[in-house]
This record gives sequence, structure tokens and C-alpha cells, in this order.
Amino acid sequence: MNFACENPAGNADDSGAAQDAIRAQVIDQTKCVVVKVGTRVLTTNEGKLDLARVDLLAAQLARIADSGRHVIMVSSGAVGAGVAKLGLPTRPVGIARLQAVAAIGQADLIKAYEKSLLRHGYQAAQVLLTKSDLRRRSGYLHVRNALNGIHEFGAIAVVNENDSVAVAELKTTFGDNDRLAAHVAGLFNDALLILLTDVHGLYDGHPDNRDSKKIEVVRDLDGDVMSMAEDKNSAVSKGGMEGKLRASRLANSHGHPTIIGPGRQDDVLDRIFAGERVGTLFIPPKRTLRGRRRWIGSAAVVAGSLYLDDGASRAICNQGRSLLAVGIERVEGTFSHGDVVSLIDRNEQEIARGLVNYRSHEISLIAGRSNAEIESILGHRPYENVIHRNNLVLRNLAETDVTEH
Ligand SMILES: Nc1ncnc2c1ncn2[C@@H]1O[C@H](COP(=O)(O)OP(=O)(O)O)[C@@H](O)[C@H]1O
Ligand SMILES: N[C@@H](CCC(=O)OP(=O)(O)O)C(=O)O
Repeated sequence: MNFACENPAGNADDSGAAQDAIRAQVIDQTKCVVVKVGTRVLTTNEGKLDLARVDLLAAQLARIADSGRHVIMVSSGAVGAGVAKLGLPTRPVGIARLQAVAAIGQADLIKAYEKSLLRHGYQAAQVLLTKSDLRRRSGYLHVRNALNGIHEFGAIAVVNENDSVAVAELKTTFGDNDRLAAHVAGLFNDALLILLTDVHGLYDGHPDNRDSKKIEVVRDLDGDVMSMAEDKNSAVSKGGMEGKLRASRLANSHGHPTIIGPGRQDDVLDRIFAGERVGTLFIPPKRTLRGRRRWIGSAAVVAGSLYLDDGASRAICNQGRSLLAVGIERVEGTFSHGDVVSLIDRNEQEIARGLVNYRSHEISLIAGRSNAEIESILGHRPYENVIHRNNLVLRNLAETDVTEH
């Protein structure tokens, strides 16, 4: 999506009228809505799964779906629900116990969504995913097909991490549902990502601090904005505001606007879709990734690295060229034709990612050699370039996933 967020002089326009216009445009252009709700929102003060909250959300999801949009819910809360169901005093520590608790709680979570969504006219479809399901191009397309199929059957997908197999997601700080939701939104065009949490949006300091102010709109999610997240270790949830900002940046890099909003406000989704200034809106930059290049830039697993000389780095970064064997100095990793690799310059910086036309051992043999020599070395030359320009994504365009290296 592209947004008219400048005034006639070409400067960023932050007036109330301009913000309203952007909100209206966002809603107007949205065909797919991915709503992610965190554990904090779904947990009552007594530590139980908040069934009334699930019902309020389900009613609003149904209304959005009634408007013809593809609606996907990404819901945390399995561990929280499991802890409550088993009467445990706190979230368990060991991975195996956490996985068991998540599996037990997930049953309650999906039951709650199923009951509530049915009450509002929609079937619930349980989809348990890990990010590795999205790493291979075939898995990525299968998940998209399944989610499209669920929508065509008139049901609403309720997605969560597949906690009993996704050990990394339960263990690490960044592998969480905020990012999973951004990846799910990345499967579709014209998607809006909504991250619901227990605060009204992004504040310029910790929200407990009385001087902190809520930010209405973010146009450039840079390091200054990232540094506003002041997360404290939590026993309830994992992502924190930093995780939400990383997820917003990932979604923005796909061209998807993101709203971090107050999940405990009873009509939060209705208000967002009425174009009200709810939460913090993150507007994507003008140049974003679409289609297969989106997958290359942010979802695919990186199978290896190619180290480039200065000429090749310049050709890739500044001249929009494909990568030729002659500019490759070194190959790292074992990969096959069709895998995604990192391109590294002489300063050891990742400058791009791309889909290779040759296997790693072949590239080792032809690295530094001209195209004319390739056939005599390999016995064949199926491609002129090692990576075609159309299969290359510059690092500054993509928000890559730090947990997937
Ligand atoms: N600058 C900030 N603005 C808003 N919230 C922040 C900020 N820095 C840290 N936070 C914390 O982020 C929390 C929300 O993230 P998280 O704990 O992951 O919740 P959830 O379970 O909803 O995913 C808030 O409760 C708040 O304490
Ligand atoms: N898959 C886990 C959720 C992990 C997670 O991302 O939690 P949160 O930070 O509350 O969104 C669960 O269902 O408990």
C-alpha cells in the first residue's frame, strides 16, 4: 500500500486531518486483516483465560469478515490458559513442561474461539505454525493456500505457534507471535497487521512513567523509535514492546501498515475500522517488497553466504546488476540450486539476499572466474549469472528475521 502522508510542500504532514486521511486510506485499502492478541489481554486479573474478552474480539472479527475482508486471528494465550487450567502457581521453567502446558491450554483457547466465533456466525479453524513452516518456498505457499481455503469456506483461522514442536519460539525472546503474525500478514497483499496489547500503543518511554506520551503515528521505524521500548522481564508474556516494534518493522517492509493498539478496549477493532485514531499507526515506506522477493528478503532460511569483492558489491548495491561468478571471492555453507544465500561485502556486512542458480560446490569452482570459463570448468553453463537481479533483495529494503540465521 502507498499512503499520501505528505503535505503539498512534500513534508511529512502530522496534522489531525492528515492523520484521519491516512487512517481512512489504510482501512479503505485493507483486504486482509491479521489481528494478533497477546497473553496479557486474554488473561483475567485472577489469571484465567478471559472468555468475555475472547467473545468481544470474536464479535468484532465477525463484523470485519462480514465486510468481505479476509480475517486471520493470531492468538497467544495457550501457556497462560494451561497454567490456569492446571492450577499452577507460575509459568513452568523447563521447555518440556512449557510445551505440555501449552498443548493443554491450546485446547481451551481454541474451544473459546470456536464457541464465540460460532455465536457470531463463523467457524473457527485452528492453525498451528512454526516459522520454519514458512522458510521453504513450498511450505510458505502451502500455508498461504490453507489460509485462503479457510477463508473461502467462510471460516476464520485462529493461528498460534505450534508450541509443542517450536522449541526455539518458547525459548527465545524474539521468536514470538508478534513476528509470526507479521510473517502471516506477509503471505498476503494489502494486509493490515493489528497487534493488540495491554497498553494504548507505543509510548515515548515506559508507559508506567507519567511523563511518557503515546505516539500517534510512526513513519520511519528506525533505531530512535526502537529505543523507546523499555521492556522489563515478564512472567506473563515474552515479546515485549521491542518484539512488537520488530514485528511492525517486518510488516512495514512488506508494505503492510501496522497498528499497535489497546486490546482491553472493548470496541478496539470496531473503532479502528471506523477510521478512529486508536493506538499507534506505523506507515510502511514507499519502496517495499512484494511476492517472491518478500519471501527471499524476510521469510526464507539462509542456507549459506557468498563473499563478494568490491566491484561486485557496488554492482549489486548501486547499479542494480545481477551477481556474476567473477565477483565472488569465497563460499560458505552447503546449499543447492534454488536456495537463498546472504551476500557479504569485504566489511563483513550483509548487503543482500538472493536465490542462487548454482550449487555451493559449483560456485566454489567458478568463484572469481569469467562467464567464458564456466562451461569448461563445470561442463555446462545453465545460467549467465549466479543470482539474477529479480531474485535479489537488498538488505536495506528487507527487515530480515534475526532468529532465522
Ligand atoms: N515504549 C513503550 N510503550 C508502550 N509499552 C511499552 C514500552 N516499553 C515497554 N512496554 C511494555 O510492553 C508491554 C506489552 O508487550 P508484551 O508484554 O509483549 O504484551 P503482550 O502479552 O500483549 O504481547 C506493555 O505492557 C509495556 O509494559
Ligand atoms: N504461543 C504462546 C505465546 C507466546 C507469545 O508470543 O506470547 P505474547 O507475548 O503474550 O504474545 C502461547 O500461546 O502461550
